Amino acid sequence: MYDMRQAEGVTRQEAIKISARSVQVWYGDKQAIRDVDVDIPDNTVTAFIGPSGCGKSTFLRCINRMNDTIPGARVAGRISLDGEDIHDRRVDPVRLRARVGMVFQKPNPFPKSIHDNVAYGPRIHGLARDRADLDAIVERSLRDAALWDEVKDRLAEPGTGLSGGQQQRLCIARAIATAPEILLMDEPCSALDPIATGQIEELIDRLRQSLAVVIVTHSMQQAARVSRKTAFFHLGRLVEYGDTGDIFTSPGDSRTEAYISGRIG
Ligand SMILES: Nc1ncnc2c1ncn2[C@@H]1O[C@H](COP(=O)(O)OP(=O)(O)OP(=O)(O)O)[C@@H](O)[C@H]1O
Repeated sequence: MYDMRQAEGVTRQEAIKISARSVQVWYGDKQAIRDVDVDIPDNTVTAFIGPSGCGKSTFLRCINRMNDTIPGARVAGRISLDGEDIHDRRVDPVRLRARVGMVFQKPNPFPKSIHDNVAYGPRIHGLARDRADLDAIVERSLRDAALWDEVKDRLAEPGTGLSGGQQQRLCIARAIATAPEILLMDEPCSALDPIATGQIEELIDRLRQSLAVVIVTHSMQQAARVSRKTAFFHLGRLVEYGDTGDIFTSPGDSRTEAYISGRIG
């Protein structure tokens, strides 16, 4: 029998969240990204892989306009979020970054309490009606980041006092507290041990059920474990993009093949 829910599930999974066309980025005179076209689906983990310096982080930062904050950086081309141009004059970059959250390589909690780290975004964006509502957002975000049970009795203690893996989950809780539609993760596990890495990877799989995740990683094993789509960058260009299984088992481009077999990078 025709299963409508199944068909809807497939359609929803394939909905395009971010669409980039002819994206270029320069730092001063030096071009770091050339002619990148890519469609990033919703409710999916997309991995960006490639040798050091190929532009993965630079392109990731285009998606929430973080490059705007780097002196000398210039971005051209079109990037749309749900069809809306993120460079349109009416788009407020601060509001955009609440919709497109980011987690960095090194956990970077604010020098504030665990509670206030998570409450920060909802506070500045006016997302809580009152104190009880704010506390509920903090609890939900910490639960969704799989950290609540470990910190519920010490919410007033500094976030910087947590272990590295806990700090990274705190940063994820902080990022998801504004209910973003996309979460950008720039090598989120590179400073973590294998156990903490496993916890973050499990979390990524859960988070993608409610948002799109884009992860930059140097670990091909990690890309293969967590992502459904993979984009391979080389010298500022997006060389190949497709289903992760296909990229790893039958890459179409010799540069991708050389990278995944360890001959470049
Ligand atoms: N703030 C900056 N100012 C000037 N040049 C930059 C800046 N950030 C990156 N670059 C340059 O842009 C290019 C792409 O860098 P980017 O960090 O995006 O690459 P990456 O693939 O993420 O590298 P890695 O894997 O080493 O993190 C590199 O040549 C880098 O030196």
